[in-house]
Order: sequence, then C-alpha cells, then structure tokens
Amino acid sequence: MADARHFEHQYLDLLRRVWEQGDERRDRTGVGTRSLFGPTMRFPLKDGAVPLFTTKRVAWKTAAREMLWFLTGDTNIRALVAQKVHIWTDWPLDRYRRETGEDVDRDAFESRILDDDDFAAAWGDLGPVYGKQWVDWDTYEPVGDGLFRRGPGINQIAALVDGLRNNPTSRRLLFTGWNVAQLDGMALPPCHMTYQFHVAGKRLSCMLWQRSCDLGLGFPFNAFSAALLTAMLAQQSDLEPGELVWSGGDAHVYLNHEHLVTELLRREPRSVPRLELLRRPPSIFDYTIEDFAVHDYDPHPHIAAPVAV
Ligand SMILES: Nc1nc(=O)c2c([nH]1)NC[C@@H]1CN(c3ccc(C(=O)N[C@@H](CCC(=O)O)C(=O)O)cc3)CN21
Ligand SMILES: O=c1ccn([C@H]2C[C@H](O)[C@@H](COP(=O)(O)O)O2)c(=O)[nH]1
Repeated sequence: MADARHFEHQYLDLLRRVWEQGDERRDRTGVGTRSLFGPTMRFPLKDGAVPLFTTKRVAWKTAAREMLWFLTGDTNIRALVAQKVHIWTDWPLDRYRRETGEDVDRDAFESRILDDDDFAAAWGDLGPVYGKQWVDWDTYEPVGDGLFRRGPGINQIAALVDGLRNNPTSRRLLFTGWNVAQLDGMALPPCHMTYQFHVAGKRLSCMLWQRSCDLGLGFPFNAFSAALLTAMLAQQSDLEPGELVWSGGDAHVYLNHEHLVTELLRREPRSVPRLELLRRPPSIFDYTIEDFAVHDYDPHPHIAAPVAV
C-alpha cells in the first residue's frame, strides 16, 4: 500500500515542482533545463534507513564505488573504468574528441584508458576534482623573496574523523571540494561541494550543500552516496547515523529528461531499503565494496536517460 510519508515523496514532489514551475533556460551544456533555487530535503538515516530511491532502480554499487574512489584521492577515471563504472567517462572523452578531432567511440576510448598507461595519464585525468581536494588539498609555504614551496597536503577527511572523535560539539566539522584557486583545472567544478556534520547524543547527521543538481541522473547517486559516507563516518567515530539534510542551489531537470519525470511520477515508491556495513575497517580509507549491503530494495525498473556533458 502506498505510504504518503515514504521518504521518496520529497524527491518526487521536487521533480514535479521543478518540471511544472521551474524557470526554463539555456544552460552550459546546451541541452536546456527547468530550474528552481534552494530546495531542502531531510532523509532519516536511523536503523539503516537510506535515501535509495525505488521509483527507478539506482545503481547504488556504482555510486558506492565512486565514493570509495573519491576517498583514495584519485582523479583519473582509469580506476573507475577498471570497475566498469562509466559515469565519468564522457568528460575526458569529450576533451579527447575536441582536442584531437578523432571521433573515437566510448568503448574504444575506455579500452585505451585501461590498456595504455601513457594514454590514461594524458587523457584520463579530470584535474584536481573531489578526491584531490578531500584528501590532499595543496598547501604552499613561503621560503622568502616572494617564493613558495609545496607544503604537506591537507587531508580533510582524516581531520574530520579526528574532529568527530575528539571534538564532536565543534561547529567546524566540515569538508569542501570548492578550492577556488583550482577550479579552472577541473573537468567540472564540484557539485556536491560542502559536507557539514553535527553530533547530538550518539547521532551523526550530515548536511550536504549541492550548488548544482541534475535531479534526474545525479541526485539519486548524490543522496545515496552522502548517506553512505555518513554511515561510514559514524561507524568510524562510534556514532549512529542520524539524518541527511540536503540543500540544493540550482536544482534542475534537463529538458531531455521529460520521459523520466513523467514515468517516475506515475510510479509509487515501494519498500524501505536498509543499508548495512558488514565490517568495521581500521580507518575511513579502508572500506571496500564488499563491506556494503543493501536489504529490502525492490525498485521499479531502471529508466535510461541521457547525461548532459
Ligand atoms: N549532467 C550531469 N549530471 C550529473 O549527474 C553529473 C554530471 N553531469 N557530471 C559529473 C557527474 C557524473 N555523474 C553521473 C553521470 C552519469 C550518470 C548516469 O548515466 N547514470 C545512469 C546510469 C548509471 C550506470 O552506469 O549504471 C543512471 O540511470 O543512473 C550518473 C551520474 C554525476 N555527475
Ligand atoms: O555529483 C554530481 C555532479 C554533477 N551534477 C550535475 C549538475 C549539473 O547538471 C552538472 C554540472 O554542470 P555545472 O554547469 O557545472 O553546474 O552536473 C550532479 O547533479 N551531481
């Protein structure tokens, strides 16, 4: 039976509102969007609750692999492609086509990324995106005469775990990918850009600030990933997950996702999935995909939709 308060209704309501009332405009990609500014959603994370949407099947293992890849600090798509994660391939592929004029197809491009070290180094890197900023934010030390040398990189995630354990009432429990000085070198500036945490009793809550949100394709991944990260951080800090508060800046639906919106709004959310961490690894950097299980996930079928590059 349909439960009016299923967490997913927040998502479906926002999709409807953006589609019906959003400002229609041209966007960077040329596809066009309808856009609203500043929505907030709150998802419970207690007892394994997780915002994994059920009105279409979401490839949660793909989202989890991407999150683990961020935590390694890697910014090259090679490690993703090796795990059959294709969600970042289109940006290096687009650059390759533009800069060489060669009309290589996606599969051939991915094969070269996997088979050829030099090619992967030259064409597979996204620049200093999420992983770099999260675990190895560049620092510089003055050495006199207006000269600087590299200092040690800052690991924001390690510092966060330390803060959660030792200073849980701090109002500075956050990390960000928005390194203003390095935005120009990134294939895309971070969308899910700032994560702040709050501990109340034994509950760890996360607030994610997402400056730009593709509601059809990106958001189902972003919501699940943020919940997963919160569960991992809670486990590492002897806390329990509390709530995910998501705030978006520009929340949009691409005009070529109309079929997705129409079909999702026809469907009823079903089942309440649960996330389980099967092991407690020695640190936040030691999780593997085998450490995650999702129970009671009974989604409607997947709906394909094109990604705007
Ligand atoms: N326009 C746009 N939307 C995004 O969500 C997005 C970007 N660009 N650029 C950077 C990353 C890459 N992300 C992506 C890219 C593609 C899918 C995607 O195609 N998802 C499909 C198939 C997933 C699969 O491979 O199994 C989906 O139906 O969810 C999802 C997230 C999120 N980000
Ligand atoms: O995790 C992500 C990454 C990207 N997106 C979407 C949001 C926008 O549709 C594009 C980025 O384009 P900008 O012009 O840089 O805003 O990618 C997402 O939703 N989630």
